[in-house]
Amino acid sequence: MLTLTDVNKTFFPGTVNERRALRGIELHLREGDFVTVIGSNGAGKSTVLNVISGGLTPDSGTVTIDKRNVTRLKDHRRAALVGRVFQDPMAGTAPHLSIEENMAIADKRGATRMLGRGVTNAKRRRFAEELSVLELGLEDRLKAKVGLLSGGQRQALSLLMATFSDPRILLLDEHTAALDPQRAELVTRLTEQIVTDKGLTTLMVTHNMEQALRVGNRLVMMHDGQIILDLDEEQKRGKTVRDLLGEFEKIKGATLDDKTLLQ
Ligand SMILES: Nc1ncnc2c1ncn2[C@@H]1O[C@H](COP(=O)(O)OP(=O)(O)OP(=O)(O)O)[C@@H](O)[C@H]1O
Repeated sequence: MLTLTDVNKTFFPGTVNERRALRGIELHLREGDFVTVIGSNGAGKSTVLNVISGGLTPDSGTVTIDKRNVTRLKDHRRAALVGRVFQDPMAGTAPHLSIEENMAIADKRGATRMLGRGVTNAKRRRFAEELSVLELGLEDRLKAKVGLLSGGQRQALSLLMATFSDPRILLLDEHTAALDPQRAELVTRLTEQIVTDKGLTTLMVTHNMEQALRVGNRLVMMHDGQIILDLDEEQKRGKTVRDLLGEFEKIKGATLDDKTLLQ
């Protein structure tokens, strides 16, 4: 349902700052795939997500969603197809608006109507029902300003809002990295629950290799703009972080310590 074919992206070409961020990326996701993406700093993980969301246009290659070539479709025109949660809990929500106003905006994402944050009683009931899934008590705080929520609560809300309009693809860009371990664990659990309940096709970037092994049905490792390892559910079962580092060393002939990937 999502296919990247020979996708290349170079920043500042022909200058001293030239950086080949993506080199011939080939990636095919089946409906309902939940893929975790790991890789060293600067490997190209965020650039892949940006190419899928439409924030960046590749220099060459194609991106198709449901067989539709969206390579040159701008991000706002892809909004109904792609949901995204960023690392920064501040990024996905508007702090000065209430929970229900934020949800009303998310509800209209990708629609042709004007954006609006008007909330009818019927909507309010639906929002409360959706929020109750999070088990954070937010359904009783619909009128609270989002800026007053904790980082974990905001990320949980961002996650819910990103999946509101049933996007074809959900992109998670280190969305638990800025949270303390307990809240990161909570948001990871909610992610698994929402992705499973809605059957969402998902790409999740993480620096946490243990999480990458545990979550989802497939694991992709990137390095220097390329996909260097792609493990299916069976191949990743029983693997440890040490095994992953070993695979990396074998493939790249490089030695790497835990920190490089985990940072
Ligand atoms: N907008 C940009 N302008 C210039 N160079 C960029 C831009 N975005 C990314 N790059 C460069 O492209 C390469 C890949 O970056 P990218 O952010 O995709 O890596 P990443 O795997 O997400 O890294 P990290 O784990 O550090 O976030 C890096 O060398 C980065 O400096």
